[in-house]
Amino acid sequence: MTLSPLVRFWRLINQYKKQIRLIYYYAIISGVVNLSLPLGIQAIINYLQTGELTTSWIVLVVFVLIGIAITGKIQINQLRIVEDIQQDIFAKSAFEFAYRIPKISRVNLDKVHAPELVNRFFDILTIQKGLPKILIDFSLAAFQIIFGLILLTFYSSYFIVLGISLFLIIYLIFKFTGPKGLETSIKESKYKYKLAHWLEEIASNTKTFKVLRKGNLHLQKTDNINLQYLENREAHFNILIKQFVLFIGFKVWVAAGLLVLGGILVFNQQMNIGQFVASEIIIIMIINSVEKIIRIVETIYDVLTALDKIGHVTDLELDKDTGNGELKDTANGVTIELVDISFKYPNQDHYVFNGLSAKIKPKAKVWLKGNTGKGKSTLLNILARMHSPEKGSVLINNRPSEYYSLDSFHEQIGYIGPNTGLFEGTIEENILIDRKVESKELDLILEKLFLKEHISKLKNGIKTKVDSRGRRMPKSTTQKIVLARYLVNNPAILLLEDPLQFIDEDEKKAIIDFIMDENKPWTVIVVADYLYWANKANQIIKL
Ligand SMILES: Nc1ncnc2c1ncn2[C@@H]1O[C@H](COP(=O)(O)OP(=O)(O)OP(=O)(O)O)[C@@H](O)[C@H]1O
Repeated sequence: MTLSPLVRFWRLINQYKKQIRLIYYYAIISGVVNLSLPLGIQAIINYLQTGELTTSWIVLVVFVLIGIAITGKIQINQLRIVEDIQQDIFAKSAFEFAYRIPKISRVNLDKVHAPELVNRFFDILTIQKGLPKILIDFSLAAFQIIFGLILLTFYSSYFIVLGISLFLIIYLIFKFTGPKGLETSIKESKYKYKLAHWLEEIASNTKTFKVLRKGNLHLQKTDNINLQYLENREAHFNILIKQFVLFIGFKVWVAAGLLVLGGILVFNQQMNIGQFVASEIIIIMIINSVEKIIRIVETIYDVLTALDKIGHVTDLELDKDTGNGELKDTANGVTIELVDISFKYPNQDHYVFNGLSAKIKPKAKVWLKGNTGKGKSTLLNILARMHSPEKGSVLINNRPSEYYSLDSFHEQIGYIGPNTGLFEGTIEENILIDRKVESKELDLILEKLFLKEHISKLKNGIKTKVDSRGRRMPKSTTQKIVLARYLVNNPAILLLEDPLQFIDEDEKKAIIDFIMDENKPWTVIVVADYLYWANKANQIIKL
């Protein structure tokens, strides 16, 4: 279900009800105190007309100055509250992204390019920047208009008619241009993300575009997306201009109405000159506030659009975890049974499997073979519970794998797919991922994977930092570190796809001997072209 940006905004605001209430109280006080300026000036003029420098005059001047100082202090308080909200939104969103991204269900992740999703995080900044304007400036301007109008009605009841027409016009302008403004803003932002994604694609294929520099594909594609972006931005700008023109017309109408009315009232001696000056100041305040609201409208669109964009990430369905069983006591291995499994990808017509069955004994070492496209990777994904079969089930120790909670199940799985790599951090972090492992055990694995000597030669040993995806590291070392990650905790099931491709022959054979050792408690299901795996396997499954 996709929520409307307004609902999202409402939900966001709801989290900070208390703070926002306080901001509004301050805005109300500010709105009232601000009126001390025109009222004070009205009285000052009246005193000045008498031509005497009286104590009352001095008291009034002080009164006006205190009013100005109080509103300043109130603004500082409001800024503090909004700053706290901004910091909170940033921190909460950071955790929401970090928590959710690894848990997004595989079906949803298949549809998107996960690193690209993260670009939407930057829209948090748009929300952060927009909030003070919406919460402080908007509320202050709105209260200023309301109180100004109320005060004007004391001068003459005709001002009531003007006040009501003012609200009606603002409402109509928003009602008729608001939805279109939001729609164009969302479209504009869609192409902004498309462009950022394409630039990231160029960045991750620099070698291709460097070597084939003569072709201009990267520029052509940039140009195409740019054009679409500009087209939609122009459409959005036109709506903003339309709103602006309507607002200006409205401003002229209000100014004319208020000024003419004020003049007539003075001529008819229903108002003295002090009251006239005061009402003019109030009118200028109202007009300025209307102007402020016009300018904030653009920010409102930006914030609503940002919420919509972030929603694209936070709405993605997470892995379903209904089981609460624990997969434990695996020292003697686990049994795996595929029972009549059927599976097809959501966007495909054909079944990858239709009634696949197989039995795998505890501690089995299985070589999974099949021509390209037969579903080897898909089967490993199903076994790792990243995909769920449409029909049939996978039994682990005679229970459907969904019986086990995902946490407990994944603790017992070592899964290496084609994209499993390193993240930016130390070698230790990349291997342990926050798990506690006895140093003896870690040492043994490092030794078996021919990593121990290599690591000991590094200046910072296992604390050495590696780049994202092991950029400046030999591919063989990267593969060994990844493998170490999944061997250190003695998992019950190892699901491996080409895990040793880049490792030298001698080392590769020794590592395969270690992984495929029949005495090891783990079950191995491996997909790899290198035939030594097959030689060491005690079961072959052909798809
Ligand atoms: N995420 C996906 N969405 C849609 N179809 C997919 C997806 N992943 C794989 N497929 C399709 O499912 C079928 C099985 O793919 P899979 O990658 O599991 O086969 P494979 O035996 O591992 O192939 P290869 O040996 O080439 O890696 C193929 O037809 C493939 O195009």
